[in-house]
Amino acid sequence: MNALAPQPVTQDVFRSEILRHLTFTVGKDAAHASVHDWRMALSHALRDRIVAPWFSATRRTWAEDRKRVYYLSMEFLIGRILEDASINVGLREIAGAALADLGQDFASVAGTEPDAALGNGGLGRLAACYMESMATLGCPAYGYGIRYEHGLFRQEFNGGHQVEFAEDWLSQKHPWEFERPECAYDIGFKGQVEVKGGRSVWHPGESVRASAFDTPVVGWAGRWANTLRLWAAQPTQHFDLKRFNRGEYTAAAEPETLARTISRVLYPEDTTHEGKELRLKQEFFLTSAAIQDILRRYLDTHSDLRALPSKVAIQMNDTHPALAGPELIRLLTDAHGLPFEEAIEIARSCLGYTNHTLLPEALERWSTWLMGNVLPRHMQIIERIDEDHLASHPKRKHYVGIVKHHEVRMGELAFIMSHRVNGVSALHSDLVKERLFPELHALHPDRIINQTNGVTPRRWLRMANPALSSLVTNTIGSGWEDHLDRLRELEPHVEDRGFRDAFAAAKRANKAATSNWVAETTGVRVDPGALFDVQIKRLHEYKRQLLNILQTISEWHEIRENPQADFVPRVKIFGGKAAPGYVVAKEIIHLINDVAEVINNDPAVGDRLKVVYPANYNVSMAERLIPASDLSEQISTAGKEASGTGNMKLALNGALTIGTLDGANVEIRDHVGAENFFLFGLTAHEAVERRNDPEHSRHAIEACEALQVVLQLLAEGRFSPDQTDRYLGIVDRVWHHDYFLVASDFAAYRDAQRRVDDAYRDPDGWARMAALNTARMGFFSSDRAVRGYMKEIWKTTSAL
Ligand SMILES: CCc1ccc([C@H](C)CC(=O)N[C@@H]2O[C@H](CO)[C@@H](O)[C@H](O)[C@H]2O)cc1
Repeated sequence: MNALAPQPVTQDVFRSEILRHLTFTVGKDAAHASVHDWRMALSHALRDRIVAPWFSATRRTWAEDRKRVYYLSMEFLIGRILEDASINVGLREIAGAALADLGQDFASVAGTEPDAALGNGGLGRLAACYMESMATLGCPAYGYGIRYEHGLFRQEFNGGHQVEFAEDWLSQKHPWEFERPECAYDIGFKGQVEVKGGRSVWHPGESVRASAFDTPVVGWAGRWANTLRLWAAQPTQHFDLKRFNRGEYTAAAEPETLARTISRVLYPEDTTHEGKELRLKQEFFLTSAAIQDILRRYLDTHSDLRALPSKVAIQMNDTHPALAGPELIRLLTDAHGLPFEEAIEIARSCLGYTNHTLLPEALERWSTWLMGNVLPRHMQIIERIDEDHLASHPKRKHYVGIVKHHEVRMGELAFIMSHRVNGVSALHSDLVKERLFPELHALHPDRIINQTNGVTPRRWLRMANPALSSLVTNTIGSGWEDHLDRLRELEPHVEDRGFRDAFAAAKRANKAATSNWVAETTGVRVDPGALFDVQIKRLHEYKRQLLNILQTISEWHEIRENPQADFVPRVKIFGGKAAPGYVVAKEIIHLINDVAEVINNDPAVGDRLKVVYPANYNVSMAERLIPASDLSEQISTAGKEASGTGNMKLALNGALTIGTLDGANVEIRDHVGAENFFLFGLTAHEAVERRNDPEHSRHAIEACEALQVVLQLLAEGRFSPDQTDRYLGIVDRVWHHDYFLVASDFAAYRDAQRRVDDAYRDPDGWARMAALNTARMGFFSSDRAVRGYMKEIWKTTSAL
């Protein structure tokens, strides 16, 4: 009798398990338990149900000596775990009923869980979706990351300004992790390298201990579970009691404080490489702990390191873990005595590198001074890798090295150290070849491939949108959750008026619920019948929230000029954080809030136009807003958004996209049909062309009276009566420094919004287009994406 095999779950059984944990794990009497206590008890009861698939997955992987995937990422934007886990183990309904029996409401209990906000945006959330898909597909895998004490900052608005506060997810006990103190590694920094007996020996000047915390990641239907191993930094030497007794309290605690700094906080930048020493230390901390753990696990049952690539696939989530190459070579040569030539081949065959951005300011380049100082041995190895690569390509025409101008270019290092490099959408992968690594692509023409991003349909449809999920299941049966292509079976039903009405009703119900939430959180009353026009993503000039708010001002002006006209009522919903140091992005946030203030209090406009910007956009807020969205704003300057994943989540939930031919918008439009997508704007290549005209923005402004009016209103302080010159900077940038082509795309965007209005005037026609979007989004499941990685990069197969 397998003790682990959980007894069949009935409501009664599960209720008693919750009560047992409340009593014995939380130590609370039901009569005095807080909603937080109930969450702890429920979390533990659910976690118990994940241990069995977790253990059997681990045992099978060992027993069958299966190849493992290691996903190295500085970010995992997980969000809340409780409800997602309950759905994946098939206990969502039973948990809800059992809690109700105990006088508790599932939503309010689950709603007390803090988001695990261990990421900035797209890259971090993709890592979380991929972890869940790898478990759903039965792909043996580990995620390696950092257990930041403080995730992405909490955003508040003060007078329309973004203000940041430390996020504190660990201030409450985190029920989903298992501490693994026995799994710890020393991570060295600085010091010297000595050559002894022909071998290099690194003597670090300082070190910290990386200690593991494991979180099980269970897949759909609880068939398999993988491990997310997050490293926490701890001091290597213990608390200095002598100093403490000498009254040197802070000095005594210093080693602890210093060590913990490494995993204290997530860097909130998502597009600018700061080049800070602490960030480099964080990246090496993660990478070295991961590589040491990978080699330890391999050598537990294997002796020949030459066969490592047959059992180990390591994916680098952007360049942030790119030291994985040099660190693997260091351990294979310095610790295990392999010759450099063999070590580099073994490493390359294990490693894959995913690029997520073309923005020059986001590409990591560390000064050779800093790299040589913090990681002297790795700097040597990087130079050796460079020599080796140059030597193996004598005939090269251009310089294709890693070290240039006293900088270590981490993109080139990751490229040269990987057997596969991929972009995250078809357009982006082409631009990676053309614009980012043209020389290296010429030298290694088959190394760059594409793996278009995807999102998990479990969290982003099944969990976030129960209204639409049950309509889908009632229409085509269940099973679509892990075979998303089956959504295609909805298409014939779209011809049925009843289905379209049911589809629209589900959306309408979500909008009504979200209207109440908007009123509660922002104080702004919105009409659920209005068109919910949503732009939710990090604040960045290339994502062009500015274009959106300028068009909104134009809309407002139109309404005031033609109060009798029949406008389609709209609610403009914004959500997104700016990196704390990103001044221009913060100015745009201030502008959006100032415009909202004027429009929302303008009697001449009333309910015809509202602007809401709830503070602290995060995974949980996305889960609330996406099911209630009618229009998905994907309006980045073409060639700048590598893929986007919000675009996929919104279209999957029946929102129509207004967007440029950028990133994955191109493929979304191909799949849902051009007639079900509101396209506008310059293409990626036209954008480059347009910049060749130094007066491109002045020409565009002079050609568009509506834009002239908007810029005039801004310049005269119409939205900042208390500081009329507040937005002169923005006006000047649109006129003279419009690198992201806001002016050039304004007229086309405005026309596209007109087409949106026209379409929305026909609710049944809109419902048809929206339903066809949902029906045709199967391709954008992260299961399809992960299968691509398994087949074309990791060369692994499912154990299921
Ligand atoms: C060094 C600072 C830093 C930190 C994070 C990043 C990330 C690569 C930024 C990011 O999240 N990129 C987004 O990745 C998503 C997942 O592939 C894509 O869908 C988005 O288009 C891309 O902007 C760049 C630079």
